[in-house]
Amino acid sequence: MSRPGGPLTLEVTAYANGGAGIARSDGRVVFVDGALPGERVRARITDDSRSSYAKAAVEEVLTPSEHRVVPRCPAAAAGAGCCDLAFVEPAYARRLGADALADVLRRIGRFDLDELPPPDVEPLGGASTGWRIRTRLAVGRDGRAGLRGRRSAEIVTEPCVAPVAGLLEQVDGLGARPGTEIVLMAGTDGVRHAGELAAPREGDVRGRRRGDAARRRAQRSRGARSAHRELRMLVGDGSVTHRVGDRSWRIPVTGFWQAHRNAPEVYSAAVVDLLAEAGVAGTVHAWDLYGGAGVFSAALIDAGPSRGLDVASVDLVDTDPSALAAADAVFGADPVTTHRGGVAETLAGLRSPQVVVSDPPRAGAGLSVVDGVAAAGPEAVVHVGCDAASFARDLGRYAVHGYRVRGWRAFDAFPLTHHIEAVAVLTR
Ligand SMILES: C[S@@+](CC[C@H](N)C(=O)[O-])C[C@H]1O[C@@H](n2cnc3c(N)ncnc32)[C@H](O)[C@@H]1O
Repeated sequence: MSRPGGPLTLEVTAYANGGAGIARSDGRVVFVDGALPGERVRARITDDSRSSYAKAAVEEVLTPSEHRVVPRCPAAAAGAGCCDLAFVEPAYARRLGADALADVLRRIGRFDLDELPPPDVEPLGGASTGWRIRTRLAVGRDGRAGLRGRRSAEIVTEPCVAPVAGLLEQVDGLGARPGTEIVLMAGTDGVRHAGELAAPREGDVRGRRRGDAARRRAQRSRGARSAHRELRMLVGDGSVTHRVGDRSWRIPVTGFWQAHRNAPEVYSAAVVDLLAEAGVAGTVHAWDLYGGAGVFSAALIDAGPSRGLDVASVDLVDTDPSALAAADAVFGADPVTTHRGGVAETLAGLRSPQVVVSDPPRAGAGLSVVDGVAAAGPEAVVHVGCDAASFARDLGRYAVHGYRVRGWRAFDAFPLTHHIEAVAVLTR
């Protein structure tokens, strides 16, 4: 391979989970950001630190794919880490996402996809722009707010097309101080909330630099990640209203809520439909793991009966106290018991369920949690994942315990990006 950093001409033959095109140079795989299968590109090596593969970024497209379009997101075009597939036709991006999911289901999950065809990636409804209800912006030394760069700490002030209309309106005039972050969330009532999060303290920054384990811990809970940082509200009172079906939640502006405006409705329906299609019915005790404020608990209780599922009780587990407080406020007399703690540490103390819904963060549930769930012997598990590789790994582990996938779906939950969301139902 030519010297690190030197430009290469590459033929891109495939697409990798993670959004890069795949090419080869001197017998080595090169993951090329910003390139599509079938393209010939000139690329610059951005990471040459491994012997088995290198990473590169497109400098010039010599032969474009017929699916390449004029980039739709000014922020991404200026280097922000937001809409990494803004240069791809959305329908083709969904096909690439489905292929990447199939690839990891085969390689990591060890699924035989001749027996069980992989899911297509379905749109979540609405346009591929104006879907994101929450975002975080960094405030630069000049007081201007923007997204972080994809490959740098640079702050990109060009607008991103993902946020819902009005979310980013006049962000530079909100009074946030240099060095802080602005956290923004819009409710289903159309009200925007924006707060200034003080810069992390020195110790927190050191903690995050310590490595992957520290980073994973820091990522565990959005609420926990922001908890030690002073929040000063700039717009709204910071308690955001989200409505799903007949219920309304109040979620802190720093808390977790699905990013796509349609996601809670669509995923709730998918969870209940998949259980019904797998023939799961009768009176059950359920676990809602990584349950947040309880959107899936509500789906089971409210929509289950029309599909023959009578949810007598739910144990909801999450680490985020603010999410659990929101759940407690919503469920009132409903038979939902919230448990604060890590799923791995909490499972053993819970009554065995017939149905489990599990919706872990990007890193997935992991082998020991899957082992713990399987040991509790539920009749059915609905597993939700926002990272294709960890979703495939977790499902593969359920298979080791005799659970079989009875149905699965995938959603274009983060349009114009390579990310997808997948849901599967498994029974023993
Ligand atoms: C993808 S969100 C899903 C939330 C909820 N199911 C929803 O759709 O709104 C993941 C949730 O897992 C929680 N979480 C992260 N790590 C956890 C852990 N180890 N144990 C329990 N909950 C965890 C986060 O606080 C967050 O609420």
